[in-house]
Amino acid sequence: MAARLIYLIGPSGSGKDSLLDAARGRLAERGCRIVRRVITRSAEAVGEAALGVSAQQFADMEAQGAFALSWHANGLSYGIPREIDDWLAAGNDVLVNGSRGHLHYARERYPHMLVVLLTVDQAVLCERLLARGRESVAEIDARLARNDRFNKRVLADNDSTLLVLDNSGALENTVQRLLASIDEQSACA
Ligand SMILES: Nc1ncnc2c1ncn2[C@@H]1O[C@H](COP(=O)(O)OP(=O)(O)O)[C@@H](O)[C@H]1O
Ligand SMILES: O=P(O)(O)OC[C@H]1O[C@H](OP(=O)(O)OP(=O)(O)O)[C@H](O)[C@@H]1O
Repeated sequence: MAARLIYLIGPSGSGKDSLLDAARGRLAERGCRIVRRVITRSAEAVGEAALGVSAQQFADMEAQGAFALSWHANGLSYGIPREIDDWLAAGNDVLVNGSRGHLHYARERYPHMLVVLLTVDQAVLCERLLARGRESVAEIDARLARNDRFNKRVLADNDSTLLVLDNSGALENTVQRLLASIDEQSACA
């Protein structure tokens, strides 16, 4: 079976990084690799262990073709290193922390990718973003507004290849459902 790109999307604060961290070992057992993103966010920022670069460094990397996918959102630039294409070619599934805004372009480049949308109740999301303490209240408000717009758009597409996982409950339940879906899709392929 051909290796697949698994494109994880969902609002900032829905738990994408937490899910990746909690599932990391069990994904590795399945031969699924998780790519480390390049982000124009300071390396000290709380949260994801991404490679932090300056805006100029990011632009240089982008111009040199260092990214398989890249996008700009929330005042930041995000890049998915090109090495994911080597991993896919070698037969490894690859999970990326993606963007809903970039979904269309990602699908054009990886037509067979599995899209996993992580959702969470908007009130719970607001509490989690405040508790995480990474963004200012104004930035959190902007993310919540973006989340609302994008979720409506992605869900309105009524896409049967989209896997929706609600992460309003315990994280381990979400991990179990993600792994079960990946295993099920592998069995069907
Ligand atoms: N199922 C869950 N239950 C409770 N808290 C969670 C859950 N999933 C994530 N969180 C918390 O919510 C916050 C945002 O999660 P994070 O993984 O940083 O989200 P994202 O990567 O989507 O922005 C973090 O403080 C994290 O600990
Ligand atoms: O188009 P969207 O779906 O809104 O996504 C835009 C970006 O926002 C999220 O990152 P963010 O900087 O908020 O941090 P996170 O990755 O920890 O959520 C997400 O991972 C995307 O990179």
